[in-house]
Amino acid sequence: MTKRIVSIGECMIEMSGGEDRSYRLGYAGDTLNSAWYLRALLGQDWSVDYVTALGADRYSNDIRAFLDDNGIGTGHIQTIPNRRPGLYMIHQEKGDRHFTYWRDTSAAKLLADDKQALAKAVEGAELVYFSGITLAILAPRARGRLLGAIVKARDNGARIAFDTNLRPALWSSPRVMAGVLTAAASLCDIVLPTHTDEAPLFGDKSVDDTADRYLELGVEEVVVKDGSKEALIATAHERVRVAPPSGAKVVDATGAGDSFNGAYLSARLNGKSLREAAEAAHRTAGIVIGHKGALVDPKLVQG
Ligand SMILES: O=C(O)C(=O)C[C@H](O)[C@H](O)CO
Repeated sequence: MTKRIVSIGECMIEMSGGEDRSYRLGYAGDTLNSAWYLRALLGQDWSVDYVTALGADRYSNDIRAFLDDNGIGTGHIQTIPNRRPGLYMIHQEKGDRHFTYWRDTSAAKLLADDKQALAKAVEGAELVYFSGITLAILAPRARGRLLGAIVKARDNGARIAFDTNLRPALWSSPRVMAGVLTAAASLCDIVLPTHTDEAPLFGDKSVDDTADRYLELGVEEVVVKDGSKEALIATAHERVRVAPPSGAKVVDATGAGDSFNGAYLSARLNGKSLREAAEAAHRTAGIVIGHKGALVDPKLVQG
C-alpha cells in the first residue's frame, strides 16, 4: 500500500537570475521545495501531497499542472477564486541570497480557513511536514486551526516534521515569532532548525544550545543545520555531527535548507541512520546550491 506524506505551506512564483534584468520564472516555496526533494528521492511506494490554497488564474493553474507533471499530489489544494499566488524575487548580495516578497494577499494565506478540508488533507498521513513560514503567513486563528489539525494527525499516528525557518519580515515581532515557533515545535517529532538564524532570536551560543532547546520541549530528533559547517543531529541518546562535502560551488543558496530537509527525511523514512541521513542531506543541498532557484531537475539529485 502507498504511504503518504503531506507537506503544508505556500508555493509562490519565483523569479531567479536577474543578470541584465532577465529572470527565470519558477515555482517554489520552502515546504514545496522539501516536498520536491522528498518526491525525487523516495520510491513510488510513497505519495507526496502538497497542501496549500491557490486561485483560479493562469499562474495558479500552471502551478497545479507543474506539480501534477512532477508527481506531487494536488488533490487537497483548495481554490480561492478571487486570490492569486504570491511572488518572490531572489537577489544575491554579500555571498548570500535575499528574497523580496509580494505575498500579502496570496491565496495561501487562507489555506487553514476550512477546518474540514484541512482535517481531510492530513488523514492517513505517515508524515506531515510544515514550517515557520507556513505559520507566519496565517492569521492567528488560522494558525490555531492548522496546529489543531496537526495534533489530530499525530494522535492518529502521523509523525510530524517542522522546520522553524525564521523569516522575521513575515512576523509582527520577534517575540511573537519566537513564541509561536516554540509552541509549534513542542507538538513535533522532528525539528530541523538552522543555528545561525536561531542564535540571535533565542541567544543560542552553539549548535548544541539550539538542539538542547528543542530536546527540552520533548522533540525526539533535532536536526540543526549550520550552513557550510557541521550539522548536528541530536536525540536524547545520541549526538552525531556531520560535515558537508568540501568544495561545493555556490551559485544560489536558495532551497539549501529545504533540500537538506527533504533528503534527510526521505533517508530516515527509508530506514537510514542519523549519520547516513545527514550525509545524504548534505550531498543533495550541495547540488541544489550549484543551480539558480530552489528546485533542480530531480535527476541531478537521484544519482
Ligand atoms: O521565503 C520563503 O517564503 C520561500 O519559501 C522562498 C524560498 O523558496 C525558500 O525560503 C527557500 O528556503
